[in-house]
Amino acid sequence: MNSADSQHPKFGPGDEALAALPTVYRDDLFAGKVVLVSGAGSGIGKAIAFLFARLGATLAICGRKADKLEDCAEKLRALSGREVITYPMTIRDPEQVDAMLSAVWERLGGVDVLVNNAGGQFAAHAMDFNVKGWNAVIDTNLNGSWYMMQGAARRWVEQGRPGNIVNITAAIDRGLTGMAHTTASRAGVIALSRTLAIEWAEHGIRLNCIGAGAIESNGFNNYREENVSTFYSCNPMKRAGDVQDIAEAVVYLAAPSGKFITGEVLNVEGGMLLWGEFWPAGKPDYFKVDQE
Ligand SMILES: CCC/C=C/C(=O)SCCNC(=O)CCNC(=O)[C@H](O)C(C)(C)COP(=O)([O-])OP(=O)([O-])OC[C@H]1O[C@@H](n2cnc3c(N)ncnc32)[C@H](O)[C@@H]1OP(=O)([O-])[O-]
Ligand SMILES: NC(=O)C1=CN([C@@H]2O[C@H](COP(=O)(O)OP(=O)(O)OC[C@H]3O[C@@H](n4cnc5c(N)ncnc54)[C@H](OP(=O)(O)O)[C@@H]3O)[C@@H](O)[C@H]2O)C=CC1
Repeated sequence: MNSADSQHPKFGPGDEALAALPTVYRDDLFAGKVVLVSGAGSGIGKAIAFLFARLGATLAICGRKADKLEDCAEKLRALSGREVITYPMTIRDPEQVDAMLSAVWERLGGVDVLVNNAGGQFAAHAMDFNVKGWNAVIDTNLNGSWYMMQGAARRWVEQGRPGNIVNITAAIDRGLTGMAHTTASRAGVIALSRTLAIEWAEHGIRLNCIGAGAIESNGFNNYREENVSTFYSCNPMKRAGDVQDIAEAVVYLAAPSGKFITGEVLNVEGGMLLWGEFWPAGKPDYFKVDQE
């Protein structure tokens, strides 16, 4: 996405609006802290990076596309006046994850908060998945998040400093039709985080997940137009959330407000887990109720 597009995205706020979104947090909350956000070149990850920058943090951001990252970094530098490191890489490759983490640790002396936001899926009915597609989603969301978590934790333990991880997952407790692969991968991340919250507590490492519902972002471009409408009616609030809903939830968990919270899932989904229909791959005939 070039900078003109990032001012006027089809879904979600442009960069200028993003930088000015209201926040409940005080502007020095993360002063002196370093935050690493994956997938920060767009959408939710960019909003998370913007909010941490506004709260005084130094940012490191990674993702696959260098131009998106650099564009975001430029805005972050303007916003905060601080250094921002960009590192193009894929979280699917453990060697690239390791090289990125080493570079960030070397340049910034360490990281206080890791936000595992990079990820995604395509919408399709499970019967239609092929092996490559299944593996792409599991490898990105589950394996990629794991490489990041283990790499950060090892460095924190080596340095003898505490750590904090927030994983962006999805609101999966009722299942998500058209996204079976993602539910499997996100359930894996949630279960992993619960276990690691126990294993790594002795090192002062907290891990939590956000269970995102439909959040209006750049990511909506990945879906067919006729199915996107379902994202705005899939919960009792009958609207999509905004990227700041997720960014503020991440800050809540990462800041001292979350200091007694670990292994938890904070669902930010407008009540989607209670009521609503979500059909990202279209509504199957079986579920169409005859209205006559
Ligand atoms: C409440 C929850 C709401 C959630 C909303 C959001 O998350 S919004 C955020 C949304 N944002 C995102 O999701 C962004 C990130 N998402 C992505 O990067 C991709 O969706 C990815 C996760 C599959 C990675 O893919 P990649 O880097 O490997 O790229 P690749 O393109 O090469 O795909 C590999 C294989 O996957 C398969 N396949 C792919 N597309 C389709 C399809 N439409 N149909 C069927 N199959 C599909 C296919 O097998 C393909 O191989 P092929 O047949 O082409 O040789
Ligand atoms: N929007 C929503 O309603 C929901 C979103 N989510 C999740 O929230 C996260 C952010 O999504 P959103 O902002 O909406 O959509 P985007 O598509 O804008 O964000 C996905 C980000 O992940 C990065 N990414 C994807 N694959 C990789 C990879 N292999 N290695 C490194 N970076 C990668 C992308 O960057 P690049 O293309 O440069 O690699 C991109 O910046 C995703 O994990 C998404 O699945 C979960 C539930 C709901």
